Amino acid sequence: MSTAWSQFYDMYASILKYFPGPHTKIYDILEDMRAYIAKRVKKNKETLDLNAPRDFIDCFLIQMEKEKGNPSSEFNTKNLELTTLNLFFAGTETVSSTLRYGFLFLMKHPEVQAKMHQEIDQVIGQNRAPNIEDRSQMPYVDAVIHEVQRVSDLIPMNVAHSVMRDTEFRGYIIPKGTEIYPLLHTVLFDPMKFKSPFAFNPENFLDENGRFKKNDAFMPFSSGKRVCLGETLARMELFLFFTTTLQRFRLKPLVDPKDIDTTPQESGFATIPPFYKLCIVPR
Ligand code: HEM
Repeated sequence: MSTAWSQFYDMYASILKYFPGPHTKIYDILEDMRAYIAKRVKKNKETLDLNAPRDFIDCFLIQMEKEKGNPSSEFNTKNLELTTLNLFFAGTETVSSTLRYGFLFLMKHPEVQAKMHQEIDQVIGQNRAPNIEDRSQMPYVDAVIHEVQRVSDLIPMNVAHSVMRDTEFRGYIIPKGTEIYPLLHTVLFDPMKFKSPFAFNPENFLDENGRFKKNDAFMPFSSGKRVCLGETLARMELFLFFTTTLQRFRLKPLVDPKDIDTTPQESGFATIPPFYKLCIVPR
């Protein structure tokens, strides 16, 4: 989805969809995923207990049951399959790519990794698993994770939106219905908002006393009404994955840290980190 070819297709889909080529593959992949979800929905239906929902699919099925007399209800099987697919899609690659980028930055900056180890040892220690309440006591780890997300720049152009009415913006009229891309990249790298916008530097999120410093320009999840639905979940996952991994392990590169190249493998719809090898050494 992030290759130059996909972006080209995205721009000219109305014509290119009539031609054969690699761009048609994504529809086959999505159809396979939808078929997998349809199977799962069927299994949930067969074992559903209205009084004990087990997951999102069960909750949706229960709502479908409640609204079954309403012909205009949005709670139907098609929407169940597509919403589950959407959550699956939006919730997996995003967090895993951020983790992959994060591990790479930590190998390139061993001094940052060492400070994270130190804070984890002080606050959590080695005798219990990290939990989300620890985050408020760990400004350095929190700052590193923010910096990983800022520099990873996962969805640089955001997803397409469209204006719902004629809109004036900086002296230009954008007519109703125009597709717009509210760029996140320029905000995340804004030199007016970050002291080292183009470097990987957790100090971007720390004050002079080492306390976590919020920054309004931190918006990898976008903002406004359509802000990422999974923001809280993603932030919890990132904290728990990073701390749990670093509590037990040291990430060691196979090359000299200064030779690590962090240039993305692709940068289109999403920023895809380069492939790399690492050693995970028990501490
Ligand atoms: C590092 C992790 C993630 C990043 C950087 C991220 C980023 C984004 C961005 C930029 C958008 C577009 C917002 C807009 O339209 O302005 C979005 C939308 C969305 N995200 Fe995430 N996301 C992440 C993780 C997740 C997770 C874990 C889930 C769910 C389990 C999720 C579910 C969604 C959904 C459902 C939408 C569409 C919301 C809507 O249109 O109302 N995301 N995300």
